[in-house]
Amino acid sequence: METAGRAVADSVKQHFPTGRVLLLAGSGANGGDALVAARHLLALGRDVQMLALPTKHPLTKLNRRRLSACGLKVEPLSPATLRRALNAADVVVDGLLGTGFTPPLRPALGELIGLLSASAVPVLSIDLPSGLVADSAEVPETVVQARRTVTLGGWKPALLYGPAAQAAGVVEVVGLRVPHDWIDREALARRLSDAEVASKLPVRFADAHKGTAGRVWIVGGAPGTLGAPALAGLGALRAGAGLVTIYSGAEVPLITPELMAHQMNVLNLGDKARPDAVAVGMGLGQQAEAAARMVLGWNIPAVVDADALQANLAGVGHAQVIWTPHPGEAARLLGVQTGEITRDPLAAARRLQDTFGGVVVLKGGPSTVATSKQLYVTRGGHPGMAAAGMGDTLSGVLAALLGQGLSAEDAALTGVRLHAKAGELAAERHGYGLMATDVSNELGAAWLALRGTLES
Ligand SMILES: NC(=O)C1=CN([C@@H]2O[C@H](COP(=O)(O)OP(=O)(O)OC[C@H]3O[C@@H](n4cnc5c(N)ncnc54)[C@H](O)[C@@H]3O)[C@@H](O)[C@H]2O)[C@@H](O)CC1
Repeated sequence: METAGRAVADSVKQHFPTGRVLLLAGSGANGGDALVAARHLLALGRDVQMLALPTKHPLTKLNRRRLSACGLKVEPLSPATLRRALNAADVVVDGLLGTGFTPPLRPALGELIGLLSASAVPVLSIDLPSGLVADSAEVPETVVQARRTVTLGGWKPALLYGPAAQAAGVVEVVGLRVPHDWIDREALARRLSDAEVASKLPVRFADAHKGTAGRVWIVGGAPGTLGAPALAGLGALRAGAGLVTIYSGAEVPLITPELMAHQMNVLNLGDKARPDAVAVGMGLGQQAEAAARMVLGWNIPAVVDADALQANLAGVGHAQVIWTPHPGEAARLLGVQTGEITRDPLAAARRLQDTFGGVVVLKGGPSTVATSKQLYVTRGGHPGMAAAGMGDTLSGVLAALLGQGLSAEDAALTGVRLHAKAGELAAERHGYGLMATDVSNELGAAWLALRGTLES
């Protein structure tokens, strides 16, 4: 609590350096953090006002006494005192509710949060904006809209996913000086640093030739959706595949001459010599399930995407398969509503992996990766990537990495980050209206940028 409160005070000092600080303490340990922060802000010579709810929490009580001993009067928190205090405040520290909140919100607290939301004074929330449920991406009706959030010990799902994350503003993570192995044991998911991702990227040796750099097949496309396999093919080339061949039931547009494309009945592909990796499903339409079943039977590294993501394929895959649903496809696979997926993407990714095996990439901002042993929340990306063809590009990237010898887990972790980084770079270059081809064309620069983190 002392570390947490001091970190909150440091953040106020840095980001709200002048003016009166109004701190609000609820009755739990979140409130205790606010009381500690008030004491440190007082020591920094700041103008501080403290409003607090009654508490029975021993540490929170102790810190209330400590603050009083420093000469600051702790005033009762009520709608009337809050209204008055907001008029004189330059920043509010929200220590009303943290991870101990269980909905539904009691009306008395709802009224306080409502007043805070209606005020124009910027809010810094402790641990998570009051009203958010730590493990849920759902945004409740009554929630504090924070300018910044100082979160303690590590990211909470609510700060990462969907609309809930938008209530948190800029998030700062503060370590709590607890042993790393305890965090690893307790954490729901891991987030790899860019350097950790970069260390897994494939590297070509001087004697490489196109046959050793990964032969990748893209099985997709039907009349009306022929761009999908073309985009996947481009993504695969830009992610370093040596040879990329598209097999499609109709004529695929040649978006780059380095791609080879064949029109054929894709269900006859079993007669050909196998590639190093295959991506199946992008724009493939009705044949997708049968094609995926055939591909999974070859027992080679594979990406199953888009139309091939069918519930009937549960139990048909193997360890070297990456399944890449977006929330709508994930809902179809699990037979639930999309809201159930977006509310708790970590739980959804776990369920998908338990059902389909291999590695699951549940796409979104951020994407979640599930292996049999571990959940990962990935980093980066750009809202501009919410556009047609981005998923096709990712499938190509993943197939290319599988084709270069990465395990399904490493291909998923590196591929998703590479794709996200390329999206960030494309957004810097193009600003608005990002297209999947823009992202593909930044994959090389993204690779270099990620590798660069290893040298620094
Ligand atoms: N666990 C740890 O190791 C640490 C926790 N810390 C803080 O402790 C917080 C968690 O503390 P607590 O478990 O005491 O919980 P909180 O302080 O988040 O909330 C508990 C209080 O909220 C009230 N409450 C719960 N549900 C409510 C509802 N539906 N409507 C109205 N009121 C409701 C409860 O009556 C209780 O008084 C974290 O968010 C963080 O700020 C920090 O002090 C750092 C260390």
